[in-house]
This record gives sequence, C-alpha cells and structure tokens, in this order.
Amino acid sequence: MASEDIQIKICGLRSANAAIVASDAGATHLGFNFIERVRRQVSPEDGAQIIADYMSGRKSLNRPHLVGLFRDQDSEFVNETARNAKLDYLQLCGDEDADYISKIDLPIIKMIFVKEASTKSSLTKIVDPLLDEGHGVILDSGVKSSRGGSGTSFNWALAEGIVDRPNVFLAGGLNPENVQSAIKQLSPWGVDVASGVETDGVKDPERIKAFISAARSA
Ligand SMILES: O=C(O)c1ccccc1NCC(=O)[C@H](O)[C@H](O)COP(=O)(O)O
Repeated sequence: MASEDIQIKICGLRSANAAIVASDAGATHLGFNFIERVRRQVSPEDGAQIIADYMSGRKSLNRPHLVGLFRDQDSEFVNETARNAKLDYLQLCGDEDADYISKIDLPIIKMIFVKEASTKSSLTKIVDPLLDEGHGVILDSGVKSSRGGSGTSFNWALAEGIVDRPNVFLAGGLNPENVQSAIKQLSPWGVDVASGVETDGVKDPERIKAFISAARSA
C-alpha cells in the first residue's frame, strides 16, 4: 500500500475537537470506544453527541468512517448505539463468534490479539476466514493480558504478509516516532493508534497531526 493511500484510524476519541483535528488532518477512520469500564469509554449518549458536534464542526469535506468499539456486549444494545450515533463500522474487541456477528447490523472490524505464543501461521488461520467473510481485521498487541489500547507493540515480524492485505490494520504501540518504520517494514493497508497520539492520557492535536503526516509521508 502506497503510504499516501494508507488507511489511518485514530482511536479512542472523546471530544468533537479531537475528531475534527484528526479528520481535517486526513484520518480515514475515527474510533469511539463504547466498551464499559475502560479509560477511553464514552457513553452511548455522549458518543452520539460528540459525533453530531464533530459532523457539524468539521472543516474539511473529508468524511472518515465512524467506528464504534464494543466488547462482548448485547447485540441489541450495540445495534441501537450504532444507529443513534450514526456509526459506519463496529469494531469487535472480545470473543464474538460468527453467530454473534450475524446479529450485527453494520460491517465489522475484528480485533485479533498477537500473543507471545502466536505464530504467523496461527495468525493467518484466524485472519483468513474473517477476510474471506468480508470483515476487516486489526492486529494488535496481546501481551501483558492487554485487550486493546495498551500502547504496547508486538513483534512486527509476525505481521509480515498479513497486514499488507486489504482491510487489515496494524495496531499496538504505534506513535508519530515509529509509524514510518512500521510502514517501511510491513506496508500495512492501515494503521491504528490510540495511546501514541495522547499526552497525559488526553488526545493531543499536535501528536494526531504528526502521526498522520508521518504515516502519509513514509
Ligand atoms: O483504547 C482502548 O482503551 C481500548 C480498550 C479496550 C479495547 C480496545 C481498545 N482500543 C482498541 C484500539 O483500536 C486501539 O486503537 C488499539 O488497541 C491501539 O491502541 P494503542 O496501542 O494504545 O495505540
């Protein structure tokens, strides 16, 4: 994937202003976290309001995909939250199976955690069927019992030949300083970041812009 065409997801947004900064800087996907009891959680009501404020406040005509994150939550709740917030995609971060996915109204992106015991072959066996079904995939770090948004990288060599396929994002510990190395090594279809564009746990407009600029010019 040429870096000017790379997909860039800025995740864990909790304000319209940060979403506008990301969108105006060229993000292709904006992530809003509806998972209960996580640091970046937004309630269904707040998420819908943040997205409405973002839609009316954005300056550029760029219209990134709006992604809602969920983890093993009731499918009716997920669909209703998605409708109210006008989401485009649902990112499923738990143990959701094919039966659960069949109840979901929107296209999905499934998080796959790369663990210490993971191999390229074991990852391919998980990723292939998801891509074949037309789903998106995010490969993220699964070390230290992390289940997303940890700011921790995994061994990128395991993602070679996997993340360069359409609809696959590389995630986990990316930041403005290392994203170019990741792109040069792996040519990912997309990159995804949460912690690396924050300062003191809050989205930092300068780091969001720096991340997108670095990814685009890799
Ligand atoms: O971001 C979170 O806090 C989070 C919590 C629970 C499940 C998933 C979560 N985030 C998922 C993402 O898509 C993150 O962008 C991805 O894990 C990368 O995070 P980071 O390593 O912090 O850049």
